[in-house]
Amino acid sequence: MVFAWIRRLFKRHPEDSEATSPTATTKQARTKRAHEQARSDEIDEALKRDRFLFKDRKVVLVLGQEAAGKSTFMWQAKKYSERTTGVSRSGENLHSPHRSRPGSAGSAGASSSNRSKHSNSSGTGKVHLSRWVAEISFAARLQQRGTTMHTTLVRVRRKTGTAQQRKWLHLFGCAEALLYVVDLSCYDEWADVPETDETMVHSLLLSESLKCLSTIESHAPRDARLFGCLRLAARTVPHTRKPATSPLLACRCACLSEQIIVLNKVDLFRDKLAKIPLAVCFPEYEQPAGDLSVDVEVASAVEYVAQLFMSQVHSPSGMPERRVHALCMNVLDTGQLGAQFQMLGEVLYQERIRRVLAE
Ligand SMILES: Nc1nc2c(ncn2[C@@H]2O[C@H](COP(=O)(O)OP(=O)(O)OP(=O)(O)O)[C@@H](O)[C@H]2O)c(=O)[nH]1
Repeated sequence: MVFAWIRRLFKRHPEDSEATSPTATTKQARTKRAHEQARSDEIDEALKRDRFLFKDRKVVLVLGQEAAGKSTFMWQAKKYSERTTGVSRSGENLHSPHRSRPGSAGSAGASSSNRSKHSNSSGTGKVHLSRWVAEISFAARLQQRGTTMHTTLVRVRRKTGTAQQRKWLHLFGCAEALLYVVDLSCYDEWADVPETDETMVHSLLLSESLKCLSTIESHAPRDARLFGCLRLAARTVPHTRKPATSPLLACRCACLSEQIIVLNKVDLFRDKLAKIPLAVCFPEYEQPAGDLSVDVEVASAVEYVAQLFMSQVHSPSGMPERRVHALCMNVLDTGQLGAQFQMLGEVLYQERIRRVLAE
């Protein structure tokens, strides 16, 4: 009796009946669609401006799997450039990746408000791309050449959404190089990736990153301006099977002749190798025999992974020969980064010389 009365009470509750009614569902769907449309329109507007600002600019497109360290790499490149040139670009539209980490919510909020404030202009008076794209000016001092190499590193922010990221694709056709960041330490992690619309396949995350790079590579030059997005439905770690969802971005830029593969998180890779040998996940890997030092083991494993990624890069017929370079780093180790950034500057410098000679 009491239960029947309670049930009736809940049934009659006006909010409850509205929430479950079909009209409420339609209303919600309509609001969601309107919100998405508004976002899409906002992005289209931003894109118009970005298209203008991108004209004749020298940019390096930064891509890579989720949490590979793209933002950290760009942040460190920014700091290095500021040291190199002595110019502090306070208004650049890249926020510190460290600030957005859990536990520092206060500073993350401050950072986002600063970002929107500075996304259009900076202390240096330079006009920046929209808030959907992160960009930093990169400058590397080339000691032997007695000159400084300048370019801009760009990446489409993850919050833009995979479908919307495609909209920037045609801008990246003009990039002078592609920089692909790989998280070395994820070699023993697994991902459930969609194989077809309905089926999922359980695959090693590093292999997926490899496949992603090969997707970029395998497209014909006329498809150079297309963007492909692959969403990892779930990322799972063996043993714990803990899911963590996020998108993985891939881009097809077949016209780019310079490709730089950044093998990142070598510090974590080194620690992990002592516990889980690379051959456990990649049985084709032949570990060097004998009683070797940890450094040699790590170098050999890094070399193997570098070869795997570099072998994905092919020169499409009729296109200039594509050059690929691998940089192994720990982007948190500021002490070692100077040499790596100089190497990056040198690669880009040589590419510019080649382009000038080819014209
Ligand atoms: N130990 C170590 N941690 C790193 C390294 N590089 C990046 N990280 C950490 O990895 C995490 C993810 O780095 P992000 O730079 O945010 O990665 P991202 O590729 O920009 O991530 P998304 O925007 O999600 O695609 C951060 O907590 C970084 O501090 C590294 O070389 N070594």
